[in-house]
Amino acid sequence: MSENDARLATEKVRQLYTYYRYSIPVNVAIGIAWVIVLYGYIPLEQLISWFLLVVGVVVARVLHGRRRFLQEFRLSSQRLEYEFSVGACAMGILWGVAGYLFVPAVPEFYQAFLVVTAFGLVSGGFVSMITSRLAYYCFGFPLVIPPLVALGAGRPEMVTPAVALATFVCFFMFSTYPRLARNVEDGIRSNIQNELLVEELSRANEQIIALSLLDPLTNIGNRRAFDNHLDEQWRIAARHQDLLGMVIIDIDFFKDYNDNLGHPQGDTCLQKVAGGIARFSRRPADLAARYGGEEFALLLPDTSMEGAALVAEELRQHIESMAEPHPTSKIVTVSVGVAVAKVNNQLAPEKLIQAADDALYRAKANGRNRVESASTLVELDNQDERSPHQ
Ligand SMILES: Nc1nc2c(ncn2[C@@H]2O[C@H](COP(=O)(O)OP(=O)(O)OP(=O)(O)O)[C@@H](O)[C@H]2O)c(=O)[nH]1
Repeated sequence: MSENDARLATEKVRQLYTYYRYSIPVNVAIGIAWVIVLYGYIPLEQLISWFLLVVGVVVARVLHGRRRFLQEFRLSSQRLEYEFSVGACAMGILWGVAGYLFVPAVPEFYQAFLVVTAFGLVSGGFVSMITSRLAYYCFGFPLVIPPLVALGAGRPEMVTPAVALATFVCFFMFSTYPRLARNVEDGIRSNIQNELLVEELSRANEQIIALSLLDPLTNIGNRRAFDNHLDEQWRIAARHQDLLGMVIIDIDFFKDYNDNLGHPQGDTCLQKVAGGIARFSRRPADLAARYGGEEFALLLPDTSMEGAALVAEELRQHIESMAEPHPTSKIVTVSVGVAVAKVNNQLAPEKLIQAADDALYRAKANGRNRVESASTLVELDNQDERSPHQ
């Protein structure tokens, strides 16, 4: 069974159980009407027993339906359809047997009333059970045939109308049911198609968003991903004036690398270095991203100056230990700048970036392949005029 067919079967069964609810008041109301009409013609205890049986089956079916809903329809749709049909059949038999027994006992006007209301029940069943042929036939036939048999039994003048009515009911059920059921099924099918399309679309949308945040060359986050993450983590840190660390990493003498080995080789080198840096995004809130060109950034939320400097030094050593050959400086190395902010609503994230950038500049100026950290925490000072970060 394809996924579509399985969904169709489940939806049909779900509708079956859902719409049954609406037939409950109708069953009880017609039951009461029968008791009133038949009062005086049928022994009261018989009438009450029959009515209580109807109510009992109604309640049992309601409880059964609720139980299945609570279990979120974990059984197969075929099993659920069978279970529903057993309940529908019990209902049909109760009404049918009552019709068979009660019709001969009442005057003709009341006989017509009983037959008409029985047909009313069948048309109600037609609407509520349109998604299951089995349930509908199990309900309909036991309900209408017995009163018609009782109508014609022993009265030759009633045989023709009873047979005509029975023929009409059978014709109605066999001819109309499949066509209308197909229409309903088509409706469900197109709803399912729409749901699938919406699911597919939102999946594609998620993929597009994920791709828009990925650097295609190195497969780690791009500048947009970094900016988004910085913004988000800044808001989080601002709530409790937490620390937020930033590490900027720049490959040393990368121009020489490109000039000597060519751009494609340079791209491969960028990929290797990015892989090495990504290992240091260890906590769930950390993020490694390509900041631009041969520059990378590592965001370390809730990290002290000592902690961020330690990660940066480990990162530098790791890139060094990869021992990627460099045409002019033996191996590929990186210079690293570290800064940590004590985040505040009035403080701009650009100050943290600037401080990390300044530290990186010093690392380059002091001979490269080294880590330099900002001398103090980036904090709010009197010149900060930034409007509150929402
Ligand atoms: N292959 C490749 N090279 C890139 C890419 N993006 C930037 N670059 C190169 O990275 C080099 C950066 O050179 P510079 O800014 O002079 O820095 P550097 O040579 O690393 O020198 P220092 O940073 O001072 O050690 C340039 O040659 C850029 O063309 C890229 O996507 N692929």
